[in-house]
Formats: sequence, C-alpha cells, structure tokens
Amino acid sequence: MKRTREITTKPIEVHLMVEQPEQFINLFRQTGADRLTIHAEATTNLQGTLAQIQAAGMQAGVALNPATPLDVLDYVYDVLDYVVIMTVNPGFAGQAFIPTMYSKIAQLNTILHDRGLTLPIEVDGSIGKQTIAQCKIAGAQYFVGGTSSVYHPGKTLTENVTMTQQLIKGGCLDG
Ligand SMILES: O=C(CO)[C@H](O)[C@H](O)COP(=O)(O)O
Repeated sequence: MKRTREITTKPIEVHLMVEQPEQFINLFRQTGADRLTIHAEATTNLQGTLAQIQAAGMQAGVALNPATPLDVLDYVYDVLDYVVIMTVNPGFAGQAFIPTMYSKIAQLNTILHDRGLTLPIEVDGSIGKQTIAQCKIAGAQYFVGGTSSVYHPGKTLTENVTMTQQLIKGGCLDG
C-alpha cells in the first residue's frame, strides 16, 4: 500500500475480506487508502465500523456476498459512500458470474433512487466483456478489474485497460 501510494495520486480503494475489519481502519488510513470496503458478513458492528471509517477520513463501502440480502443496508445508508455487489462468491479469481446478481444490482439501484441517494454501485467478480454492459444497464457505476478484464491472459495490460474502458463507455469492440 505504501509503495502504491508513492506512485499515484489516484484514489486507492482497499477491499478487506477479513473478519473484525475495524482492527485495520487506522492502519490502512496511515498507509494512504482513500476508500475502505468491508464485508457486511464480517462484522457484528456494521454501522459503527462504517462510521469509524468515515471518521478516519476515508469513504466507507460495504460489500455484499451473493446470498446476502440488500436489507442489511437499511439502517446504514447514512454512513455509507458506496456499495459493492459481489457477483461471484469471494475467494478467488476466474469464477463464473452469478446471473441472479443482475437483478440484485437493479433492485439496489431502485432502492437508492427511491431514497434519493446517489451512492455508486460497484460490481466485483467476473467483470468483463460478457458482463459489463448488462451490469451497467442494471445500475453499476464502478467495475472491479480482474482476470476477466484488465488482467485477461494473452493481452498486454495496456490493451486490456483500453478494451475495458471501451466496454464501460459502451463502445464497440473490434476483437
Ligand atoms: O474478489 C475477487 C474474488 O474473490 C476478485 O476481485 C475477482 O473475482 C477477480 O476477478 P475475475 O473474476 O475477473 O477473475
């Protein structure tokens, strides 16, 4: 994290897939993180932990595993800056996208709209050529790049980044 902070002024988002994430808030703030994502399933104090992240000067995000319902967010929207919908089960790269996640993204988009909130929806897991367009239609605004996009084997990082940018913008791909 420290090395990454030295080489970029871009916002750095850290996604903590650990239990008791509250133990790591200050550590990641000190190393230069701008946004900290915690899992709803990983803490018994979701509201308090999000509030602590914001109080430490970072944006606070909640990641929801595929089986976790959206209503866990009902009482934390006031301490939340973005939501990460996991579109695979967390653990490792290269898994298949879970198709029911499209409707989960759309449902969250409707909830946010009904509440008058403009929090971005981020999607994580098998995000690439086959899934970006539909995630965007459902309401996603942030896309996590993994082996399905920016680290896709067989192409350079630059080629993959260009391709992914085109997909997110909704442009045509020629290959
Ligand atoms: O958090 C993850 C899995 O736990 C990864 O971000 C993601 O799955 C990696 O990308 P891809 O699915 O494109 O290989």
